[in-house]
Amino acid sequence: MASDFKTIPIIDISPLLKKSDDPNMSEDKGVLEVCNLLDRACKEAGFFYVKGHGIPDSLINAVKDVTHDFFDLPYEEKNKIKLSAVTGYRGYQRIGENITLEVPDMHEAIDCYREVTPGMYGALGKSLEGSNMWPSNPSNFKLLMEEYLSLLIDLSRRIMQGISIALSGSPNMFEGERAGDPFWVMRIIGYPALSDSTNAMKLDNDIGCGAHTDYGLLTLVNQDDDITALQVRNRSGEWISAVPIPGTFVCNIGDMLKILSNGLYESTLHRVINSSPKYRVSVAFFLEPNFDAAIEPLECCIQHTGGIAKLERAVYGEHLVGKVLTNFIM
Ligand SMILES: N=C(N)NCCCC[C@H](N)C(=O)O
Ligand SMILES: O=C(O)CCC(=O)C(=O)O
Ligand SMILES: [Fe+2]
Repeated sequence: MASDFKTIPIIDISPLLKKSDDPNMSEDKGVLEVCNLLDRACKEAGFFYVKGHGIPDSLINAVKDVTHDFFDLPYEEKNKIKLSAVTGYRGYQRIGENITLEVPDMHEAIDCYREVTPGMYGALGKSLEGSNMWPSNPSNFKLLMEEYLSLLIDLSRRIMQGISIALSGSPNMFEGERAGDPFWVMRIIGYPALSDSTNAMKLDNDIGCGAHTDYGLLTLVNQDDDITALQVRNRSGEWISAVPIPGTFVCNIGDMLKILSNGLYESTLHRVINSSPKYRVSVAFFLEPNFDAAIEPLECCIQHTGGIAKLERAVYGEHLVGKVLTNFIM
């Protein structure tokens, strides 16, 4: 249950990462300190920044630079990789195409998902079947993003080891049937400046992305350094800004981890409003459970929350597909 937090904690996860491959990591003092901080942050805010994550600043910045370069291109060029039902909901969506709370979001994006081959997840996975659509311009876009993706998959799994220990489970509680073959999502997002009148598409409203929760386990956001736009709602309903801190990722809990933790951790509502005079980009990476995983409260969490399962079981793929199919009017 979220609290009346006013700030979002910053956690140096380097002691945790150092021990990722150590089967006795849960006994390490440095690891336990990180896990305590993760536990507090996940309970109080559902949001935290990570530093000491080992991803080079140069790569973090190159990813944002190439994202700016892509969104700077003319609409016709960007639309060559247009998202549709036929592409498995992968590819480019123009400003206003994504809908949140029935209002068009003032952002454009490239949506990417773990590859789904035909028949891989049966009828459930049908709508997401396909491979990602990468632009040929900028020419290094695909290579850079794929390098970034592989590092973020690895990093997020290691953070989940810390969260496992925080929940008093074994470090690899999210491997195997829960998230041993994790589905992942990446959204490469651009938010036009509020005052952007040069944009062909005049802005209908000022909401870059309406209030929502994320769907999976853990989100890592790489946001532009100089614009404050991401806002997180605390228990009193105040919106707390996730001010950019260069070299960090903003992390937050998704709906599946809320269920697994039996509500101990919250998938906190957040939204994006770019009221700056500059175009803002962010690249959000989402670590999610196995596509076909049945997610229910973990025994260790039930014990810590009064002995009764409070949250209903969900099949992750159903939850995701339900969202994807209602996010777009096509
Ligand atoms: N995969 C994730 N988390 N995407 C977040 C997008 C949130 C907006 C979406 N229209 C919604 O209403 O959920
Ligand atoms: O742009 C951001 O800072 C966050 C984006 C976000 O919340 C999402 O795509 O789920
Ligand atoms: Fe989000």
